[in-house]
Amino acid sequence: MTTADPDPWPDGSRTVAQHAAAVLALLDDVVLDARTVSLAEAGGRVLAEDVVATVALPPFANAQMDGYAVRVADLAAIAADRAAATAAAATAAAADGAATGAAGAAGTAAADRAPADVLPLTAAVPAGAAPAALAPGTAAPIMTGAMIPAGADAVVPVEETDPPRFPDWIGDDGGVPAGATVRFTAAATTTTAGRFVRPVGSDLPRGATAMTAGTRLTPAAVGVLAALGRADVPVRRPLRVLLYSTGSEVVPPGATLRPGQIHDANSAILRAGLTACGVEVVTARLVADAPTALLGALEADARDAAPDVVISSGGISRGAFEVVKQALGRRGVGFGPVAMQPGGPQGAGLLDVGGTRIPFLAFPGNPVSTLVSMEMFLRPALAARFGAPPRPRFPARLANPVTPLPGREQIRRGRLTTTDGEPVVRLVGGPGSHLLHAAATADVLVHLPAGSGSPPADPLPAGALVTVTPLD
Ligand SMILES: Nc1nc2c(c(=O)[nH]1)N[C@H]1C(S)=C(S)[C@@H](COP(=O)(O)OP(=O)(O)OC[C@H]3O[C@@H](n4cnc5c(N)ncnc54)[C@H](O)[C@@H]3O)O[C@H]1N2
Ligand code: MOO
Repeated sequence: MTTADPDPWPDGSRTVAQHAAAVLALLDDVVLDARTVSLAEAGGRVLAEDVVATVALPPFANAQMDGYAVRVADLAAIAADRAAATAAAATAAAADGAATGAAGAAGTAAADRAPADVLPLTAAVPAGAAPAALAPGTAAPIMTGAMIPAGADAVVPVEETDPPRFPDWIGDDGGVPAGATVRFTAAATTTTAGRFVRPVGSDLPRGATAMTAGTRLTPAAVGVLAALGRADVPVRRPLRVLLYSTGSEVVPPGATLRPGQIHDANSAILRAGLTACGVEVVTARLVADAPTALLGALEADARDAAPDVVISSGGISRGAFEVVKQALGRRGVGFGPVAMQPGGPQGAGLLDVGGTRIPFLAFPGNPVSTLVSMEMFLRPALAARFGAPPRPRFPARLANPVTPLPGREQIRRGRLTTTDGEPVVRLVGGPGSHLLHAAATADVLVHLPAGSGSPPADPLPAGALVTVTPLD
């Protein structure tokens, strides 16, 4: 840091909100340029340009059900004719009630109207066909997704025909047998125009903006691009991140532990979390408690791996071997407390390395502290700047009483249930930041506000509302 540079940690103790804002500001100058990728690689990426619909979705009016394409006027005529037949039969029955042997005459009157009760069939319309127009007074067997013939204005599902199935000849190549007809149920004859028809453009009209630059490509969004016929798409390149896990006691998973050693959990935590945010971890290293080793690695990695951001864990509190603090404290990175537990010690700044300035975040070494730091500071910034999936926050009631920390927000881990339709959270594990296994059984972070009252702070009773953030 030159004398002209501002103090990278001017605030003494920061609030959570102040540190979150500082982390966000660190990313201000990071620009992720655009590249075109195939649709197969586009999931989870962020769109670099607006996409305009060059076709409508759906591209043509089509059937929503397997059934019969009809003109509703024809069904209305059938309904009217049946009503007339029923009335005539009732009148005849009343008249014949006085005279013996009249039942047969009434039956004959109803039978006289039978031909108006059905519609002659035309050729079936399978999905993928371009059908001829539907002639008035006919019905066309039609399959889900098939194009509605011109002139048809509704589809009657096959279940509303009598019998409720397609005739066997459909699917044969022999055409429509002479005299083939369909009989509709009473329910079918009340069909209104548009029933079971999916109009052209009803999902997205042609020429509309389908999605705007900055949209994260979820499975549904990638599906829309495919439906629009896009084989490739311009997206932002992923953020490139360099990870350092520090500490002479830390060895990689797979290594046999010698006395005093532990396996590196933080690289795994950060890599998994960052990958879910669409970030590319370009290099991940273990660095011993030796400032010269850290500086040497940084010089080489900044040159060779071109990271956008560097994230370290460990080596930032008040010990005698705080490698990150000792190596970087005079290079643009500030260190100080944030009023939060876990994750109280933090470091952040624009690291001066090899003549360039790279956003640097230093997380505390305890694994739950690293996890919570990522969720509280890094993920929200990645969501705001680069379209990473944001985490919602919502209220839940505490299942048990808990005493918060005076003057500091506490981020506990919990499991969410529902009681009487309301979210209720039960804490799992204690507050200790080494309790990683307990944290892995949690499905939410539980935000306990700084407690009031002189230490110990006043307890929050069971049933008190707190904010939770779902984890995955
Ligand atoms: N005198 C004080 N001591 C400590 C304070 C303090 O205010 N005064 N703060 C405590 C808090 S809170 C935290 S959090 C830690 C932060 O310390 P560091 O960031 O310097 O982290 P380390 O000392 O290197 O490690 C802490 C802890 O975590 C383990 N660790 C480190 N890296 C990994 C890894 N990659 N995977 C798994 N576990 C890791 C390490 O072995 C230590 O047990 O400082 C407190 N002390
Ligand atoms: O703040 Mo430390 O992260 O509690 O354990």
